[in-house]
Amino acid sequence: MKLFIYDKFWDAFIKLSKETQQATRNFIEKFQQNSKSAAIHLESISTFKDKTLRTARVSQKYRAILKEVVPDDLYLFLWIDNHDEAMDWAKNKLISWNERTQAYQVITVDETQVISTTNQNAEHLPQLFMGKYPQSDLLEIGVPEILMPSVLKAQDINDLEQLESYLPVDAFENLFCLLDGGNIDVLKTEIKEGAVDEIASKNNARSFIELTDNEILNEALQGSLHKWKYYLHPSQSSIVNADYKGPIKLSGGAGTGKTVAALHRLKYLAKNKSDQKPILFTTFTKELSDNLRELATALEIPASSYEVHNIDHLAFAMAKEYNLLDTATKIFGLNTQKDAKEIWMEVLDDNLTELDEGFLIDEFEEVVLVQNLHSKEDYLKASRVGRGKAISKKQRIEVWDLIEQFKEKKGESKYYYKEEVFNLVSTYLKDHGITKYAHVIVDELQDFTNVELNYIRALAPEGMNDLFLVGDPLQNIYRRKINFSKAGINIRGNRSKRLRINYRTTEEINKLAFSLVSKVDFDDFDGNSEDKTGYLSLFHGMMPTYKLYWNKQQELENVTAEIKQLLQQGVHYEEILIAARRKDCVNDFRNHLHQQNIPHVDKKLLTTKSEGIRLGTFHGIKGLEFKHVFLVDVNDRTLPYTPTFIMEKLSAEEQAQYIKSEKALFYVAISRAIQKVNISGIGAPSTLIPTSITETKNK
Ligand SMILES: Nc1ncnc2c1ncn2[C@@H]1O[C@H](COP(=O)(O)OP(=O)(O)OP(=O)(O)O)[C@@H](O)[C@H]1O
Repeated sequence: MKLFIYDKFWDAFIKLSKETQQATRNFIEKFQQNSKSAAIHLESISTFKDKTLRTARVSQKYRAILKEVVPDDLYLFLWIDNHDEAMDWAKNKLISWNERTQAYQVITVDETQVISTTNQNAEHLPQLFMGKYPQSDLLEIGVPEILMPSVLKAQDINDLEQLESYLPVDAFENLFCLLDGGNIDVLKTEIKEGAVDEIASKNNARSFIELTDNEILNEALQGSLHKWKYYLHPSQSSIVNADYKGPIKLSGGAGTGKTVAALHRLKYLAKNKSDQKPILFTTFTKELSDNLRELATALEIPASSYEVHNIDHLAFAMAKEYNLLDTATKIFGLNTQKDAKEIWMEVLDDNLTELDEGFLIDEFEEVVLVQNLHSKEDYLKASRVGRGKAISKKQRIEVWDLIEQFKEKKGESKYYYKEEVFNLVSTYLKDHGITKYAHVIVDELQDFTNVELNYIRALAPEGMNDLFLVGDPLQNIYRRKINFSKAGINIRGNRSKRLRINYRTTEEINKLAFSLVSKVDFDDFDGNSEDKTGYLSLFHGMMPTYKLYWNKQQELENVTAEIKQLLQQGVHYEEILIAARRKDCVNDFRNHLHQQNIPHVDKKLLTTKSEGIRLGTFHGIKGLEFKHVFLVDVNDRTLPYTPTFIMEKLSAEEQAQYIKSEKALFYVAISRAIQKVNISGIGAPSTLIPTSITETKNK
């Protein structure tokens, strides 16, 4: 007998009392020992649409719903609830095996929705799908035959959204993607990729996994169920569980499970790699690295098979290991008294030139450092794409002479750019033929620059499963420029994939977050526009709110009152975040919470175990998630945040880039929320937030 568990079963399970959860576990054990035992009370119910569904008695009040697949001796464990609610859940469900997708689909049917083709007069109306796609294609992307008439009748997004609770998840998400401009051939290919291995197919494993041990049950009983360890979206498992003759890029919007995919990739490589070298798993900050280490442990990946380092730490450790830096070395921005601009000013004092320090700083940082150039000859040949105005050969020679003087002055004080340290190590590795790693996984790639990408390339030689690069171009809040081709990394064709389904947040929050960036063009890390079609969350919840208060005090008091209410309802401190664009506003809230004796934490938000409301700036909450998010101090001056002291220094193009990164920043901030986003501020509303959710509060 085989027992498969439906992923949504756990949503019902976690709502049960501890006692009923324990009874459920005992029931499952009994069922596994003997599904035919009289104690199970397996019954078929004549009023159920699906005649293969059975109820089983878990306790006097509670019933489990199962599907019985007789010749295969297979059971699908679907739902659990009080007797009446369980019956209600099951009565209109059809659980059917889709031969095309090789997956069980959970379909809801009722007479009002399922309209027979003979009754409809639909061809006279402008439909979304009819006439645009052959029915055979719609069937191939998972639309069940029984719901085809209703799908063909859909005329707009509202009709499709009404069908959401009837359609199986895969069909709904694919139809939504089509409506959003997605390509049906791509969807068909994705479905085919996941439709291998029958019941163990990737398409089926999205929602149904076999219960082979008690691990998932124990986790659920302890209140720490991590579904991401067991159920993967087919787009996650297809990319993770495969071998590639070279680098892979995985992109996707916030909360689409990129980090989860990277962790499963680590697991796959740890299990299948043939070399002795550890796998490198790296990201930008130390805190994110610490978190990745914890998650990799939770996934039970043997610790000896990998190393987790934040990229700076690794480069500096290697520079030390190979004696590449003097002990007196100082890094700009970390421990230097002067900045690069001051040194450039000294160079310009000694020279008669029309070039200004702004141009020279950018030329050095964006051309010389990014391409790791060391000689006049290399600089004369170097690409200056993206640097705006072309310069003549004579000017290039002049620039290089000035750069040499800058490097000399900088060298006298032993000042380095951080990027130079990366370059030093990259060059050393290449010159000495050292390959530290065979496989590197990178998370939060959008925070990297090409200098770091060159370094990653130098760490692992080209080869099988060499690089797995994960990031979201839409979350590029530091205006980093990254280009794979320039780093000699080829991810064209089917080595570039994108995740679309948001597992973190509700569709209401997803829609608001996405509205900030949907019309903005983002580079896909390789010189093209990032595809943004089909981003979707498959669960629903409360609408976000935007409340405008009369003054700061009113905002402080109201936000705190709402937080107190949540705490009274049993929400834990660490599930609540207050975040703002500006640090001083975060401080105002910290002081207010302090006065109110509400514990709060504003450091190491990802890894701290301390009790307290989480507080941070929008920049500081990347990669995190919280049930309730309060985004405060949001108005026409802070979203986008465009103070004169910043804007006056920027050219028109830089201003446009800056505003784009402000939108990306707010996208990041909103998309941290799991259940509810509460936006607030004082003054005039930000025009980037829809008026439909804006409420002005009186005095
Ligand atoms: N297959 C899955 N099943 C259940 N939950 C999942 C799955 N994949 C991801 N999640 C959950 O969704 C949330 C977001 O996942 P993750 O952090 O991997 O997304 P991300 O794309 O890296 O997000 P961001 O770019 O915003 O940091 C997490 O709570 C994670 O546990």
